[in-house]
Amino acid sequence: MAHGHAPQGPASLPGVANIVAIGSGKGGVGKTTLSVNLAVALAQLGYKVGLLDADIYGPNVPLMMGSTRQPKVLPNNNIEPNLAHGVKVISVGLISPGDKPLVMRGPMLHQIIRQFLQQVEWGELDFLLVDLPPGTGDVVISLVQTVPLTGAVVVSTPSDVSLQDARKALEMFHQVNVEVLGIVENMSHFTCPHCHQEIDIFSKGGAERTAAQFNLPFLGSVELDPEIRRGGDTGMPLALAGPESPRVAHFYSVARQIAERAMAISGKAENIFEIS
Ligand SMILES: Nc1ncnc2c1ncn2[C@@H]1O[C@H](COP(=O)(O)OP(=O)(O)OP(=O)(O)O)[C@@H](O)[C@H]1O
Repeated sequence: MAHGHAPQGPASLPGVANIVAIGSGKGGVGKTTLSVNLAVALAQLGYKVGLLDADIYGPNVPLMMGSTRQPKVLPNNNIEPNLAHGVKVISVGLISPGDKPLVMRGPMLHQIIRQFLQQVEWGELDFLLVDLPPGTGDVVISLVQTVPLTGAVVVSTPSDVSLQDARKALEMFHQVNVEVLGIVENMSHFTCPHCHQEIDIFSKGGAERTAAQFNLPFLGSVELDPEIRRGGDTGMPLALAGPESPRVAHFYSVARQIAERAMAISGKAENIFEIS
């Protein structure tokens, strides 16, 4: 039998029920902020959660999760992910810390994504969230060539510029046959702490309209909140306030919807086949 040349198709990761990518098209719209807060929210809701920082060129997950120590290499050469706020975390930023930019060619990038999926001891996970880099490129292709994705979430601010790139991200997921679970609007509006009036900074509602145009679920909006930024900069995601806190109700609502949709697609949920 011929060996060594068989094309390797995507293979699911044993023990990992759902893999959900979070993308945006445009950079700086809060994709990583959403990823860390959703990971924490899902963990607080009782799910087993992993977070893979696939933003190879600008890995911000370690800072935002407050976990910067080098992960342990196990005797079998596999990597043990760091545990932060109940979430298993892996990032290039943990392996090559500091401010040096990582210069990489395509094949190396593909290799890193594969390693992060297959050589990290994720164990049993309900959800592995993958924080994608901005743009519509190589990382997604490496990802879909390596593992079957349950679906993707697209984050956008309501500005036309951000939405234009979000549409490209939607098109890209379509091209690689990844189902989009829905769109989230970040930095939707700002509530003035003094007069309590809503200030419409990026033209609220744009992401919801785009979702309707594409016949996709709108998962909700997250407002511009200095506490969210502070949480990111201090490694204490605001979602740690818990499911009962009104200030982070938006994160929990989005997290619950993603969980439901992902489990409905994969059929992997403890109670999905329950007969009542
Ligand atoms: N809803 C929000 N309220 C306040 N600040 C926010 C909010 N969302 C994101 N930010 C802040 O905006 C900045 C950019 O966010 P973030 O790094 O999450 O974006 P990104 O889309 O992942 O960027 P990139 O993909 O280019 O790395 C961060 O400083 C973050 O704390």
